[in-house]
Amino acid sequence: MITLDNVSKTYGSGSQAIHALKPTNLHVPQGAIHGVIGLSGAGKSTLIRCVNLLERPTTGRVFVDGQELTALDAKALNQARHRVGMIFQHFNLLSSRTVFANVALPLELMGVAKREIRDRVQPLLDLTGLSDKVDKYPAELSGGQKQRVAIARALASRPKVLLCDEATSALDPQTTASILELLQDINRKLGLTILLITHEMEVVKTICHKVGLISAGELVEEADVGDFFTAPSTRLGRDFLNAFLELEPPQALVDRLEAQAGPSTHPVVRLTFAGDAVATPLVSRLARDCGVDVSILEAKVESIQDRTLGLMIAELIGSPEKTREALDYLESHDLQVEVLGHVQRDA
Ligand SMILES: Nc1ncnc2c1ncn2[C@@H]1O[C@H](COP(=O)(O)OP(=O)(O)OP(=O)(O)O)[C@@H](O)[C@H]1O
Repeated sequence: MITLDNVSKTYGSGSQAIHALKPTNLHVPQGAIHGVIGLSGAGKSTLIRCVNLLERPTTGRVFVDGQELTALDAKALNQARHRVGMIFQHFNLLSSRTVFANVALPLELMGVAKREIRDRVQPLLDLTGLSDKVDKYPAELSGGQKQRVAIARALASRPKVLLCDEATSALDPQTTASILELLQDINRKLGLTILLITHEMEVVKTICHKVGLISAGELVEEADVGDFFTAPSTRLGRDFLNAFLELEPPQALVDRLEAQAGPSTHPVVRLTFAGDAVATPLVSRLARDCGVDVSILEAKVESIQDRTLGLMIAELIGSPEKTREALDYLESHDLQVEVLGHVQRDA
């Protein structure tokens, strides 16, 4: 439904050039909810704004619903944009217009007759839970209600695609959850394809099917959400995951960690396990099969959509040979094993 073929964006030129988006390929199939996550300045907004040509790409081609937007003249592009709705972090509503009139605006601009506008706007207000706010002005609404108006407005032209530019970043967690639920509802009911950018793992976890990770203008990783949350393949992906899961070793332990193993040190490991490994009694197996004691420093279990993810930070206590054997054992059992460092054991 959305295809970016070698799309890049450079702002400025010469020594001032900023390569905000390096040549990028992306495909979002019909009906998918696709997230792009990245740190501030990574190029997320540039990428999503290239999809509807709010930013004209420096190179490459953009296709939406089989039509190449980058090949259209201004008039045809204007028409094609009706099939691409967009919502923003700060809602971008017109303060002088009521809820109804905000939602009606794109239809007025398209020249739709007044009666048809009424017939089309009311169901959108029902769908977005705004039936009792028809005559209110944006200033009288909460942030979540404003975003609902923006969503209804984006849907007015019956788009095939909805672009969400940090749509929940200005909202509190509870309101975020209700807006994500609405987006999911729209995706299911209308079969709308959604491309969203965010810096929040929670958003990706809650509604996305697939996610891309962008860093310095480059999509460095792309995966199904379940895979990304259980086995990210890049260092940055692991950093995002660990920050989200808040599974960092306690500072007192970090202060004691040594990079190299010594004659009387023990490895401290971060274990991430999914699938069958979650149900395996690992700690007792390590003790029984490898002769290594496990001191658990932190542990938690998370549900990621239909998957379960187990996490643990633990010290493996035993001779160097035994702890090596234990690490091999863990690695052969479909676990992500990261040695964080080594600690001296007192006595
Ligand atoms: N209009 C512009 N002119 C010049 N440079 C720009 C412009 N827009 C963005 N940039 C630069 O391009 C890079 C990517 O910016 P972009 O806004 O796409 O990142 P982002 O991931 O969306 O960041 P944030 O989450 O902070 O909004 C940054 O270095 C930014 O300063």
